[in-house]
Amino acid sequence: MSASVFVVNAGSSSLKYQLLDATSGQCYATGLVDRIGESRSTAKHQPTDGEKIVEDLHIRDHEKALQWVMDQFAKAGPDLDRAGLIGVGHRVVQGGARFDGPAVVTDDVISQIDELAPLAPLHNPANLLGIRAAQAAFPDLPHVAVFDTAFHLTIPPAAHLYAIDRQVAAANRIRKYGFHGTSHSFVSKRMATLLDRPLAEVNTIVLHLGNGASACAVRGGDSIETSMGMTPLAGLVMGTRSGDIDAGVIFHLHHQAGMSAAEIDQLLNKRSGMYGLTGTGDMRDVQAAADAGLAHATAALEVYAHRLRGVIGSYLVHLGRTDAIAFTAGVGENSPQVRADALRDLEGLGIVLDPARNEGGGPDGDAPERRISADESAIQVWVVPTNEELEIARQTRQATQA
Ligand SMILES: Nc1ncnc2c1ncn2[C@@H]1O[C@H](COP(=O)(O)OP(=O)(O)O)[C@@H](O)[C@H]1O
Ligand SMILES: CC(=O)OP(=O)(O)O
Ligand SMILES: [Mg+2]
Repeated sequence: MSASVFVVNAGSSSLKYQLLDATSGQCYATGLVDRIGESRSTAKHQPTDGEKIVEDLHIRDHEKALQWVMDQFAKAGPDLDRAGLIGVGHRVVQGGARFDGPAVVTDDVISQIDELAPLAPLHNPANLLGIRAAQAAFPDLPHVAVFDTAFHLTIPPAAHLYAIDRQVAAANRIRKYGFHGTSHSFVSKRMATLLDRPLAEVNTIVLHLGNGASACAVRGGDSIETSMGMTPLAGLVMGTRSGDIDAGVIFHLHHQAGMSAAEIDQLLNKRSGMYGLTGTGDMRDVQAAADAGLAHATAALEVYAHRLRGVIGSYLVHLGRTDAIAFTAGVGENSPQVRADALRDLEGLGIVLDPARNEGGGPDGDAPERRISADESAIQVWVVPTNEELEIARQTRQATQA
């Protein structure tokens, strides 16, 4: 092992981690502590070369969660003292207009992340809990914050300004920030490599379709437009988030239905999207329900695809010339149906899917990374698995060497 990085992705009640080599990408261990602070937490530690450990126990806070993790490394390996650790990388969701790249964590960086918390109340406080707990666990290593928003700071004002009162917007730092930048950056770079062309010459539409979902138009390595906004609630239909809705719906729910701001927040973030339309946010279950003939599941898939097609069409125009469309994350990588629905009948725009390749039956089989467009398609379509942890590890190495 050499140049390994411990990557932390802390949510409000969960902590995911991975130990991996920043150069080769080889993963040595992964794990997750879920339902932190509840009466029963679930904790899993999986060494790549060893037995998985799963325990149900009460874990009070993020610090206790990381203590559990350190105990598992000591018991089940791999040996952290021999891992050649060079740093700890942290996913931080909101870096505002301030952070355009990774930042070595200092007291000043911590206070700036804290100061940005009003722009991401669900995410930044949790990310800080992860940073503090990891600093306690790894006091001698550099810690690096890698921001979801950083990649999108190249988006021009025409795309990042909202058409509202300038002064109100400025006073409240309201603008489009965009998220999933680590994934969009990783996939767009990989796409250029797969096309065997310099990144600066390649224009790609990246479709990151997981529980959270966003699209990004990347011109020559720069994000020029993305579908999430000031918060990760905007844009595409997601597992439990609505994506774009008329802002007037919020006033209607408040004035006519008597819902509070907190209730509307909860509705749009946790009980909308595929979950709101079908009762499940898991795309596999929605597809199974549609296959079983449930009309509302079929309708939900149509809403999902319709929104996606609108964004793809818009980005084809914004890019002017598009070389490739890349599908990534849980749904993008694993659902031939979503990919087919998103790109149906677009021959006139130079986009032709190969049905067998899409289903995993072409010459590359179901290789996780493969071209799924037909040979005659002017715009190539690919499945490109994302690896946010590897990108965070690379940026951590880059920041600690700078
Ligand atoms: N074979 C599959 N077909 C359709 N959807 C899938 C498949 N495998 C995973 N998914 C979906 O991927 C989503 C999770 O994506 P992921 O990128 O892991 O999410 P997260 O945003 O939590 O990182 C879930 O909705 C899940 O249903
Ligand atoms: C920012 C965001 O939406 O992240 P996730 O997809 O992990 O929920
Ligand atoms: Mg994800």
